Amino acid sequence: MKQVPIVELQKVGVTYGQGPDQTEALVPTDLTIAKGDFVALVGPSGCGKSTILKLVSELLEPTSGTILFGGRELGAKPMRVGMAFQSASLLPWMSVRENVMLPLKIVPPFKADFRAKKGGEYRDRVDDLLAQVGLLDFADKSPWQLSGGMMQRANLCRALIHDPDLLLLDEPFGALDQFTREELWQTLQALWLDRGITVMLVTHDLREAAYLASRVCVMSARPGRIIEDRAVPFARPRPIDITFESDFVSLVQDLRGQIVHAPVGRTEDAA
Ligand SMILES: Nc1ncnc2c1ncn2[C@@H]1O[C@H](COP(=O)(O)OP(=O)(O)OP(=O)(O)O)[C@@H](O)[C@H]1O
Repeated sequence: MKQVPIVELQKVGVTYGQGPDQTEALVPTDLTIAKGDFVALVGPSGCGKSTILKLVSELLEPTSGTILFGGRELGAKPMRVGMAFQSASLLPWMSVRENVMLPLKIVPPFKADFRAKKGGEYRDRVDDLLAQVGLLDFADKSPWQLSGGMMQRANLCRALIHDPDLLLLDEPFGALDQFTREELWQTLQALWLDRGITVMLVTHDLREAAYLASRVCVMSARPGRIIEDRAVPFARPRPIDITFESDFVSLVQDLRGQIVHAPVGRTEDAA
């Protein structure tokens, strides 16, 4: 039986603003995300990558076209989304454990029985996840006592603790140095392999996209649309050394070429 996609954009277009101030961000574009996918969105600055994340997280309604969640338009059962951005934005007055536990306090169905479980089961759940990313010894620390890489590990944990249907990542490692960034890639890959999560990653780092994703979607210049949906063939788990191999380097160069020469989104403009 064919699996119903988690999210499907059908000819979705977005124009911000009205009248002379309007900005056409996306021209009608299609995108399908299946359960367990790891999709990276790449493209020139301002092409509409974050706009697509806002659409699938239901923070923004499309100007045209349809978005299906689990095969339905705005289904009766809302999709559970986890998000992480470049700035970890952990709450400074809470410990790392309390920060990670936060979604369980506010997101249904966990919210309802949080009180009953908060001393036991939920704490174990948080500590298991912190252990998986190597942060358990820092669970009682304050965010300001962590390095940048540790903060992003905690940020990933907070985005995942409520078992989201879809994990949305917008440049989550953009502010980290290269070594720390590569460590985080391996952590995220391990979480993806272990938990079978579905991920959409927006990144400017093409090595990051090629290392982490199962599909890389390349966007045209604004107004954006997806001009290529490329499967990444490398077996998992991917060691970091794969990034020096010729097939990997060729893929990254190819993606770079497509972005540098990316046409504008409207096909009549591109012709
Ligand atoms: N709320 C808004 N109001 C008006 N224009 C907007 C708004 N949000 C985004 N835009 C415009 O829509 C276009 C797409 O923006 P978006 O942030 O989705 O691009 P992006 O590909 O994520 O950019 P970057 O790679 O630089 O982060 C840009 O031209 C941007 O200026």
